[in-house]
Amino acid sequence: MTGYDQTGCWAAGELETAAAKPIVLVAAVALVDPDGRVLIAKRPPGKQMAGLWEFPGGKVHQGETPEAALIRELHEELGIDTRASCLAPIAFASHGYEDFHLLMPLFACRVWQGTPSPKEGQELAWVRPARLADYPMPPADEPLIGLLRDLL
Ligand SMILES: Nc1nc2c([nH]c(=O)n2[C@H]2C[C@H](O)[C@@H](COP(=O)(O)OP(=O)(O)OP(=O)(O)O)O2)c(=O)[nH]1
Repeated sequence: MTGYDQTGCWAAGELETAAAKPIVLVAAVALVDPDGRVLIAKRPPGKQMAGLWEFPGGKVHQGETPEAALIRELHEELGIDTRASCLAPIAFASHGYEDFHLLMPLFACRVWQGTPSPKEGQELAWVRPARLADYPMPPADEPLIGLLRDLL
């Protein structure tokens, strides 16, 4: 070894690098309000990872761009409208779940029309980036929490 001790990422061991599982593309967004708070939603009972908090978004359909998927999901899930030009790419998650590998671009959005409201019965919370760690999120999201604290 040169340079660094065997700590941190090296000590964590080798992660999967072969794409043995399907890669699922999910677009997600950090909606940021004028006070700098971020909207998260609780995954409802009955779904995989129920009870964990997530960024709004969902699977990108065949023939859709991540931006178009988000515009659709924001309308369906929260009843708000935004535009691709209001979605700024800021980070991504790449995480191996048991059945699939999640690839999730994360956008930031500060401009939309309407008031976010839970159209699918989900619980919503506006949270300061520094407090996101208080809300249990899927393992894929964990590396994003510190990033958002620094970026937003
Ligand atoms: N929207 C969103 N999904 C996330 C996050 N983190 C994370 O691991 N995911 C996972 C959970 C799901 O497996 C997948 C999102 O897919 P989805 O919301 O369209 O699908 P779902 O599992 O809720 O249900 P379905 O539409 O397939 O019935 O991505 C996140 O922060 N936001």
